[in-house]
Amino acid sequence: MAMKIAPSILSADFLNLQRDVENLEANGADLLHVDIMDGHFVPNLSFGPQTVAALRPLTKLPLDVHLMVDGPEQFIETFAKAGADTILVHLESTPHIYHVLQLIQKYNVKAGIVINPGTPVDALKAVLPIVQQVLVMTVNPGFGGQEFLETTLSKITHLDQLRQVEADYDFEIEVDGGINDQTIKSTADAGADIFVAGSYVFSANTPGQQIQTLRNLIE
Ligand SMILES: O=C(CO)[C@H](O)[C@H](O)COP(=O)(O)O
Ligand SMILES: [Fe+2]
Repeated sequence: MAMKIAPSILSADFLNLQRDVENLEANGADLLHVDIMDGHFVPNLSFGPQTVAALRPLTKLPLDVHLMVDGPEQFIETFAKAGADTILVHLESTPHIYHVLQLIQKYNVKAGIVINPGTPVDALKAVLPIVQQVLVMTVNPGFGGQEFLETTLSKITHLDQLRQVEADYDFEIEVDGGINDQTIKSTADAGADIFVAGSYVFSANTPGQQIQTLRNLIE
């Protein structure tokens, strides 16, 4: 599978979001990762659907919308109509996860499931046949700039093994949190295909070079 770099705009300059997004698109980003936080599911606030809608006409890049909200079912229609290409929901955020994933697909949007560092892959069994992406959080959700958790690597390996033996599994494996030039290779070796990176990409004035450095380490 082609490796994809997905810069997270959580670390962009919010007053110059258009400039930053155009820069990412011109410099090799494959997806734009948009972190939505509600101050309940995670102890932080970030963007809402208006930001997704504002980004939509600015870029051809697929918008990878990571919902860190309680009760995601009430927001699916809004984010789908705002222009999300993938909507990722946390298993831990709702008792109705199967329904939410079906709802996402009803809007012709790719459905992604997300697990926190403390949630095992076994808990995903019932939904793996109906998702297009599985996002393994490699930090506790809520903030950019945290340290990568090594214990999450075995979950990536487990998911990669499962999709090789189960004919009805057809999902990409995504990693999010603490991805940088020191950590990306271990996640790629474990089987990840989509790499979210926020603080690393924006830590230099040249996001394009940071993206290229990450790509060179995994291709
Ligand atoms: O979902 C997230 C945090 O909950 C972000 O996507 C993630 O943290 C990216 O930031 P960084 O690369 O700086 O860790
Ligand atoms: Fe994220």
